[in-house]
Amino acid sequence: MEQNVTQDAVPAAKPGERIPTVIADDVHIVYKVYGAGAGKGSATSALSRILRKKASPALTEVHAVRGISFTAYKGEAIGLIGSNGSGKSTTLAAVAGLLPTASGAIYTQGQPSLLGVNAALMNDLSGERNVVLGCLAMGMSYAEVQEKYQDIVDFSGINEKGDFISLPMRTYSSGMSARLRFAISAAKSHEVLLIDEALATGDAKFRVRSEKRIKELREEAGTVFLVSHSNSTIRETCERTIWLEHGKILADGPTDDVVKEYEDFTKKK
Ligand SMILES: Nc1ncnc2c1ncn2[C@@H]1O[C@H](COP(=O)(O)OP(=O)(O)OP(=O)(O)O)[C@@H](O)[C@H]1O
Repeated sequence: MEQNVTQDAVPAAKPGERIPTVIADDVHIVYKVYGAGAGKGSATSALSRILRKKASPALTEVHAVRGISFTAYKGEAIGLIGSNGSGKSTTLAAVAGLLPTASGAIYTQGQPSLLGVNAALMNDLSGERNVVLGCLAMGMSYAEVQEKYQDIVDFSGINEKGDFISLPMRTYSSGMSARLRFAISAAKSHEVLLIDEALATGDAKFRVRSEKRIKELREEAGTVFLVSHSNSTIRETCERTIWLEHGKILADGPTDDVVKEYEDFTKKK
C-alpha cells in the first residue's frame, strides 16, 4: 500500500516557472466496510466464523476513487465538482494524508491542511480557548496566537450578535462553528489548503469575506483545493476545475469550460 509522500521546503520559483505542489499518480481509494450484512456482525456469528476458520462474509468494499491523476501547481485555486458520492471529499482526505491509497501515490510539497481543525476543537471549551488550541495545533507559537486572536474572532463574526466567543462551542449553530473553524484555519498561510464546502455554511456576508481570504491565501503561498456544489462559488474562486464522476476525472481544465460542461450534464440528467 502506498502512503502519501511529503517534502518539506517548497523551492523558490524562477520567474515564469511553475512549481508542482500536489501530484496524484493513478490513485485508487477503496473503503472497507465491515459488518455490512444483516445479522452477520453479532458476537456469536463472529465466534462461529473464527471457530470454523471462515473469512468474514460481511466485508464490503467501496471503490470510491478509480485511478485519478493530476498535478497542482503553486498559486492555483482548483475547484472539485461532481454529483453526490462522486469522490470529491475522499480525494481531499487522501491529499491531506488522512486516507491511504489502495494503489497509486500522492506526492505533496509541504504539509496539506484540510480546512477544519476539527480534531483539535473541543465542544465543551469556549470559542476563545478553541481559537488558542486550534492555532497551537497548526503550529503557531503562543505569541503568534495572541497577535492573531482578535483578527480571527473578527473574521469569524462570532461576536457580531453578542459575546459568543466566551461561550462553549456546543452552544454554537453549525454555521457558527464552521465559521470559527474557517477563521482559525485561514489565519495561517498554508502550502496546500483543502476546503470542503466550508463556504456554503456561512451567510452571504461571510461568504464574501472567505472568498477574499482564499484569494489572499493563494497569493501568500500555496495551492487551494475547494470542494463545492455551488457553481458560482467555484467560478468566483477557482480558475481551474476538476470534475469527478464515479471516482473518475471527467474533465480538468479552465473553470468556465469545465463548469459549463458539468451544467450541461446535470441538465440532461
Ligand atoms: N467512510 C466511508 N465508508 C465507506 N464508504 C464511504 C465512506 N465515505 C464515503 N464513502 C463512499 O465513497 C464514495 C465517494 O464518497 P465522497 O464522500 O468522496 O463523495 P462526494 O463527491 O464528496 O459526495 P458529496 O457531494 O455527497 O459530499 C461514495 O460512494 C460513498 O458512499
